[in-house]
Amino acid sequence: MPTHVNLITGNPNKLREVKAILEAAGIEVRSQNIDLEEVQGSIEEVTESKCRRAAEQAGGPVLVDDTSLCFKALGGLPGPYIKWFLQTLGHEGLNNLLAAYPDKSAEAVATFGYSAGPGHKPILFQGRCPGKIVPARGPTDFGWDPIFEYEGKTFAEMDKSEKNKISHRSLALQKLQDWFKEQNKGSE
Ligand SMILES: O=c1[nH]c(=O)c2ncn([C@@H]3O[C@H](COP(=O)(O)OP(=O)(O)OP(=O)(O)O)[C@@H](O)[C@H]3O)c2[nH]1
Ligand SMILES: [Mg+2]
Repeated sequence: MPTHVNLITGNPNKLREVKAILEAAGIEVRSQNIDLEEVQGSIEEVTESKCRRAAEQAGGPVLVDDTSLCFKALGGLPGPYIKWFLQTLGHEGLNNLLAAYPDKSAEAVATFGYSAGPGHKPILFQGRCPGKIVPARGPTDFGWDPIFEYEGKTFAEMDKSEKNKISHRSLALQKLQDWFKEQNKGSE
């Protein structure tokens, strides 16, 4: 296990969740807010490119998190473009996108990219949480949390610790930790 990671993000809510999950496992989370250009493409292509740029700009090992929200009826869109859809349409507009479809199911997808430094190929760790899109319920302090329902509650209605146990982000970070452990075994 490394003693710390350097999470490159401009999103304080992500940083809070990643800290809560990883610091409980003894990994210190440092962070730099570097504005990274984000390309278009598949979820994996977007995260890999973001991670490469982050490593180049930070000049060392980095961790990035790119988060997607995928609507089943829309073939996985908005996917990695959810940030712009959310900013432009808001919670109500995102619900309206699905008005024509009976299927409101969706997946929250966290894709973390870890790079050992500039020029090193990013390794991806993905967590997917199934849910459905509903009219907003609960506090509005983090993104689309109020419109994503998982087992009867929106993410926004959950305690932070409850969300962190089952979320897309915690599933992805579990895979990252398993990989760190495997790496350690190899170097013992
Ligand atoms: O309700 C939410 N619950 C979550 O668990 C969650 N994780 C991310 N988001 C939002 O989804 C978009 C992803 O875009 P994104 O991955 O590019 O993030 P970002 O640009 O905010 O930060 P970063 O790219 O600097 O790390 C942004 O609008 C984020 O606010 C979430 N909303
Ligand atoms: Mg971003």
